[in-house]
Amino acid sequence: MKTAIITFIGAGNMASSIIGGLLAGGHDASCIRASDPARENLERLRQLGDIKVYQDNAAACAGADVVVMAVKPQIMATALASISAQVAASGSLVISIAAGTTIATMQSLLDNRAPLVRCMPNTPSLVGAGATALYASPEAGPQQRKLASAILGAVGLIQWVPQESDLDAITALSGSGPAYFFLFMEAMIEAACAMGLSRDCAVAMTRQTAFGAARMALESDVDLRELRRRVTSPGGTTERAVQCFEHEGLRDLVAHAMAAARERAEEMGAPQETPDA
Ligand SMILES: NC(=O)C1=CN([C@@H]2O[C@H](COP(=O)(O)OP(=O)(O)OC[C@H]3O[C@@H](n4cnc5c(N)ncnc54)[C@H](OP(=O)(O)O)[C@@H]3O)[C@@H](O)[C@H]2O)C=CC1
Ligand SMILES: O=C(O)[C@@H]1CCC=N1
Repeated sequence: MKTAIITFIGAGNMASSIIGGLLAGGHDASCIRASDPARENLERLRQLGDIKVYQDNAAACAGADVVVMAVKPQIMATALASISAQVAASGSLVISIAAGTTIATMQSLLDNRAPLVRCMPNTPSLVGAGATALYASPEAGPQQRKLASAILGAVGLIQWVPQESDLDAITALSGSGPAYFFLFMEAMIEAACAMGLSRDCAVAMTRQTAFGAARMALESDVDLRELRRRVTSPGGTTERAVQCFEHEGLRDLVAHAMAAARERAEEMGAPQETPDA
């Protein structure tokens, strides 16, 4: 597996996160390729390791075991058109990380019943702490599912989901999720600064608190509610703050925001036109 030839189409944030994780996990750098029209994006990726870079998508796919589509959903049609012949010739497994874009859409753009894996990772893959959900087209066999598991499993937790539509909910949960936590942390830092703490102090204490809470959530043998109860002394400060969150509708707000994210993923899954050759 560590010598499988893996080509990334698109050298942006997510390609960088997954490649960083693969390299940290010992994947042979010379077997990792990335293709992107922008030379500066490729140069940024080369700072992660001695990977091969291309500005020609088809050339990057020659002989690849796996092609990871890491472009924005809006340009998926153009990007798939640029590699379809090469992918068919090499028999590569195509894995898409794009939000929304469905397997049916990708198969129609590849112009065959290609085996495909659609997945939804997240940016913590960069530090080996990703959470990725995967769904395979019926054409993908056990070996191809195993390969996809190995690649995304190298950068964090993986979870196969039983139906493709689950990926839209996963996008709203763990795909976008890191941004929700960062936003909450930003808000805590702003509030702490408004209370007179220095920014450096507020940032350091907020980061460590988030890290500590996440570690406890992962490692403790009790559930989140019990962990929260243990912080909340009766009649104390946490109780006052939590009452404020509950009375002002935090849960409804979170549900509303996640529904909006899922709806956007569904919109992005609407069929795309095949670009003119
Ligand atoms: N960011 C995230 O947290 C997550 C993103 N995703 C999905 O990952 C995908 C990529 O997102 P992200 O990495 O954030 O986006 P980025 O914009 O950072 O990366 C996309 C890259 O593709 C390049 N590109 C544009 N056109 C082409 C082309 N024709 N061929 C090859 N490369 C091209 C872009 O270049 P240029 O910038 O010059 O246009 C850019 O470098 C999206 O589909 C998104 O839905 C999934 C999970 C989480
Ligand atoms: O915001 C987006 O559309 C992508 C998908 C999940 C995270 N980032």
